[in-house]
Amino acid sequence: MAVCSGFGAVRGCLGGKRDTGLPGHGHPGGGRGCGCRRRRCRGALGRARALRAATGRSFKSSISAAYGTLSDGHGGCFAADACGTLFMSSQTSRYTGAPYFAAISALKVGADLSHVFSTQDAAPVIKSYSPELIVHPVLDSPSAVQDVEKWLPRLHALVVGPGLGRDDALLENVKGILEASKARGIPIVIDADGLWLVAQQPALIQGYQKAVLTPNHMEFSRLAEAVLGDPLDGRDRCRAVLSLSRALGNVTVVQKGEQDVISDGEQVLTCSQEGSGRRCGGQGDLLSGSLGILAHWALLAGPEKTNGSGPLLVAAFGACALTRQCARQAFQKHGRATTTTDMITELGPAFSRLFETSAGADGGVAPTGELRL
Ligand SMILES: NC(=O)C1=CN([C@@H]2O[C@H](COP(=O)(O)OP(=O)(O)OC[C@H]3O[C@@H](n4cnc5c(N)ncnc54)[C@H](O)[C@@H]3O)[C@@H](O)[C@H]2O)[C@@H](O)CC1
Ligand SMILES: Nc1ncnc2c1ncn2[C@@H]1O[C@H](COP(=O)(O)OP(=O)(O)OP(=O)(O)O)[C@@H](O)[C@H]1O
Repeated sequence: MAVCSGFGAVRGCLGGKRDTGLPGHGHPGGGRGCGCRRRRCRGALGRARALRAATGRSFKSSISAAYGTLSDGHGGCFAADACGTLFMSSQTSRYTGAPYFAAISALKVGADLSHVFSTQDAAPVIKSYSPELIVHPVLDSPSAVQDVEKWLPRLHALVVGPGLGRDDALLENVKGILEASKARGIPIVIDADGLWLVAQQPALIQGYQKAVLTPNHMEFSRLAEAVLGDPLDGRDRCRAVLSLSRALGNVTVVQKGEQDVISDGEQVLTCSQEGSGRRCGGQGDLLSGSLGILAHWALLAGPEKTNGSGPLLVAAFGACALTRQCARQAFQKHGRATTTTDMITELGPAFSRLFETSAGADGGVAPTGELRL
């Protein structure tokens, strides 16, 4: 209860969208590029001009194509393996909601199976929320790394961080799991306390281009300070996200906020899909869980199917659009009372409206965003 009321007090913000603390929701530098004269930047600007108008449409088709490689076209997956299995990590019984939200979101987007690796005390709590999740009570065991490693050959993506906590011994185990997963080339989404760990030790993820970081405003400042030596507060968000991604060796970064800003160090996109003014604790977990499975699909589909853009950029854009569409649909029904559980109920219809239905037909909507750099 304390957690819920705490989030309500700090985060509930009906009707008045929360100030991210960063000026430039309208992106003061948007469209003008970052002013950098390096060749890579000029190339990116050229692509921006050519592609900007078509972002929403092309990303819709990219996600549909990535999804289409794995589905029978009717929302069902034809190959158990291809639909993906996810690994989530969570720690204490304090934050059991977060891994549940992420893991169930992955299932509802289309994963076959969703595994949660948690501490012993958190496992029965998480399991009691849902018979659909497979929960392993191993994360605080002395053999945690080996216990999880055994499962890695069967997992297609990892989501690390929601509800993880910041206990040193546990984070040591998570480091070992990250190293083992990188060695296998598994895509890794890092959120929440996983970002805390990366801010302490950026080398953990440096140069691993199958990683996606999903920081909120606060988490982004910590990362920017750790990696660039500057929290980058109050500057052009597009440039800040591009800089962080490049400094990490083209790790994809999604800075969440009133608009979500996404970069893989080559391109910068914003997702401005209409969401809701309600920011309830847990919607970031819905985003990271969905992104885990979209990342797996997009990497399988490859750049030919994602219109030449980086697959993880496409996956991140898709997950942001999906989260916001869920927020919108849930808010239309529940208004002020909307919670993440209501958003999760909307995952199926929102996915279908965004990626399986033509815009304008039967309620189909186009993902809304812009290529910025
Ligand atoms: N039901 C649950 O079990 C939930 C648990 N959660 C977990 O709770 C743990 C702590 O997460 P915190 O997010 O509190 O992390 P932090 O301890 O890093 O706190 C971040 C702080 O920044 C604030 N903040 C975030 N975005 C902001 C913005 N745009 N402008 C100004 N302030 C902003 C937050 O409200 C919070 O007070 C994580 O493990 C997380 O996964 C959350 O995922 C939410 C739901
Ligand atoms: N100011 C805002 N206005 C509208 N939508 C927002 C705003 N801030 C965040 N969102 C939406 O909520 C999603 C999650 O971002 P948020 O900042 O809530 O993450 P978080 O703090 O990590 O979440 P969690 O509470 O699960 O930890 C974003 O992708 C975006 O769609």
